[in-house]
Amino acid sequence: MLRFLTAGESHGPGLCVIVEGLPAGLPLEAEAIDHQLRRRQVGHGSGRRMQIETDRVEILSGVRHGLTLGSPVAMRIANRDFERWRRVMDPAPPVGPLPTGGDWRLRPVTRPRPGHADLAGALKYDFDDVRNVLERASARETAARVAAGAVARRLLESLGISLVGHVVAIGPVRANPLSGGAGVDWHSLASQAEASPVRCGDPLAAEAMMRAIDEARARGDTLGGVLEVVALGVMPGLGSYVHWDRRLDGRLAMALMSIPGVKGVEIGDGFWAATQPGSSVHDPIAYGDVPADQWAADARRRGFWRPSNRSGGLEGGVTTGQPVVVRAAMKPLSTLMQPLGTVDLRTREPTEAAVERSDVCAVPRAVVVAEAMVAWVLAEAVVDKFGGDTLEDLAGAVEAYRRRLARTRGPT
Ligand SMILES: Cc1cc2nc3c(=O)[nH]c(=O)nc-3n(C[C@H](O)[C@H](O)[C@H](O)COP(=O)(O)O)c2cc1C
Ligand SMILES: C=C(O[C@@H]1CC(C(=O)O)=C[C@@H](OP(=O)(O)O)[C@H]1O)C(=O)O
Repeated sequence: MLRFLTAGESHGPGLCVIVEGLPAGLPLEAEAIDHQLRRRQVGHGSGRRMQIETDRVEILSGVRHGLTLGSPVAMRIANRDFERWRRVMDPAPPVGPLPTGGDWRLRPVTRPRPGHADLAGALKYDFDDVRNVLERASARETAARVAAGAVARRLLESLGISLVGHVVAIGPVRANPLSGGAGVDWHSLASQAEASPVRCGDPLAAEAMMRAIDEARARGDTLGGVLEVVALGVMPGLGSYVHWDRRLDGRLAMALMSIPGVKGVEIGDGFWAATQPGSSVHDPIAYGDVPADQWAADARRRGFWRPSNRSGGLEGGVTTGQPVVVRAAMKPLSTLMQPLGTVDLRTREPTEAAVERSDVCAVPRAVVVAEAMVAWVLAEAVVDKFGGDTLEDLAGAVEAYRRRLARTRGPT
């Protein structure tokens, strides 16, 4: 079983993540993780915090001379901003009362922001200072998830599975529809998206998205959007229809929905499919030469395949061997420079919500978080299905499965 835990507050000393259940012998270097951490930090619409941080991972355990040992991999990412917040966020008890004047950071936050976890968290944990909530509710935590996802990605890559992600919409601006159908060149779409400041592979839409973000910033407002993640080279048979919590569609939905700000998840044609008759939604089954973007069991690449991929590579909670296509809808960020009305926790008087330094739109950065979560769920499913204490055992089990599919489902 593969699992991970994260810890850390946004302005505390740093974030930690422990990844447990990896096979021994997986090549893993900090640079591969740092690459994903850097990607998570860039995107038009980011606030000033991303200029302060330079996220780098320190691997504390579970890896020796670049190879995993099978023991838990513990990693730490420092918060550079902690230097400014040391007095506010110091885990040690203060010596004497904290001064309340002067540094604004020391003042309790008592005006909960609608849309963030502020009020719900303060009620739940009985806090008078919303800082105790927002520090952990902050999406700063997603840096730790990206580190765990980068490890998962390494495992998947060693089995020929890769992931790409891109922005489909920001606010009302949508990219030219590119998803769903088979035959999309995902790698070139992703490299175009990667070169775009909003991580969108459609250059015209990307321009309009940047304008929309700039306009929202000028108005003191924020924007959400839709992102898409595609996993390529996924073998059929991951997940299962036999029990609700083994369905891979459900596990992917939970992983994506858990990203702060995500309010909707689609698999394949998702909500659009609900508006169409079955005859134009399901993917007919073919047999013969399998296109390169789909998984084929035998060396000659003959087998079952689909000319379309409206299912997003999942039927009955099980992968079909087609690209896995998932989308997440992110709401606009809750911290507004032109704040909404709220009520002060202490006085109960109506007032305006607290204003903190904030991103204007985080959808381009959330793409990297979503890739990490999808990588994690797929790696979990791979480890569940194929097991193995070493990478060699795991790869051997995948190879045996491939041979079994070729033997029993290959050319007749
Ligand atoms: C990468 C990323 C960056 C974010 N940055 C901000 C931000 O700067 N300001 C903000 O108010 N919310 C930000 N959010 C969203 C909040 O964390 C989120 O709105 C909050 O947790 C409440 O969302 P929920 O109702 O989905 O939990 C960000 C989310 C992500 C994924
Ligand atoms: C720190 C990150 O994102 C933060 C997520 C966030 C929120 O409310 O979720 C609020 C902002 O934090 P700050 O108030 O320190 O500027 C973002 O910068 C990060 O992604 O690493």
